[in-house]
Amino acid sequence: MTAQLRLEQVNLFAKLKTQLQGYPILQDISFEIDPGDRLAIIGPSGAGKTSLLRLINRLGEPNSGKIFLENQDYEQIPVIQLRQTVTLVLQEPKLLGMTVQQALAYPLVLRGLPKETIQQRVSHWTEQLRIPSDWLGRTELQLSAGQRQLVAIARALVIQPKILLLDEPTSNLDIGIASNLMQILTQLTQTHHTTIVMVNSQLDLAKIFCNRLLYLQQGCLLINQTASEINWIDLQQRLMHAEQQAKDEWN
Ligand SMILES: Nc1ncnc2c1ncn2[C@@H]1O[C@H](COP(=O)(O)OP(=O)(O)OP(=O)(O)O)[C@@H](O)[C@H]1O
Repeated sequence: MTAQLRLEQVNLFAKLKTQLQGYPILQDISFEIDPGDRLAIIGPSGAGKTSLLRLINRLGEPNSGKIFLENQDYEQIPVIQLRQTVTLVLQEPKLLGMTVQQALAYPLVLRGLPKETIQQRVSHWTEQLRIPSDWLGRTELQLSAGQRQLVAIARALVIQPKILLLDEPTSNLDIGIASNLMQILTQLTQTHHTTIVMVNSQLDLAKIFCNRLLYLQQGCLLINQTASEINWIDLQQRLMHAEQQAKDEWN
């Protein structure tokens, strides 16, 4: 089977004015994702998780290495087309002053879809994500951070991307709502075959969600395993140790 997404020896460096080549952010990253995968990306602060999501959404270019979507080189795919297929939801999404209804319809209005189709899609995805109808008239000021996060995920899904990238989607949610969201997203990969790539610092949530996990540390991919191969206790200890090390370096 052709991998849906493939990274080959990707390197990313921070650009510093004073140096020819800045310090490494991502080093020699290679992995593949299949359709319908639920991939968790884990690692201590500063490991390069968000930088990796940004490269996959083409918000940046690697300094070397290649990224392929269904065997097509990223460089050959127009950015707008790529972002319809691979959509990123940022950690603190904004609804830009729109009501929830307007925010959900907006990406479809931009694509010039007929009114009825827009209405159907919005209803479908609010239902799928269990967004109550009384949120539809609210603006972001009338939503909690967690509610905003859920609406941002729905807004990404209305365009029906093949790959959904989520950066810490549960950071503002309490544990009950967060585990509900994990269940909804898992169902989504089964019913709509959407591939989900999620950065998540909470291992217990990654555990209920993922079928594959990447562990990054200091820009290097140290673990790439299926859920059944992972030793969760070792992983927890490794993560705690790396977080502590990062804190000590900071102090
Ligand atoms: N635009 C940038 N310019 C320079 N350095 C950057 C830039 N963006 C990120 N970095 C550096 O790259 C490294 C990785 O950052 P990144 O945000 O990808 O890590 P992360 O694993 O997502 O961290 P966190 O969990 O704290 O969000 C860090 O050392 C960071 O300082």
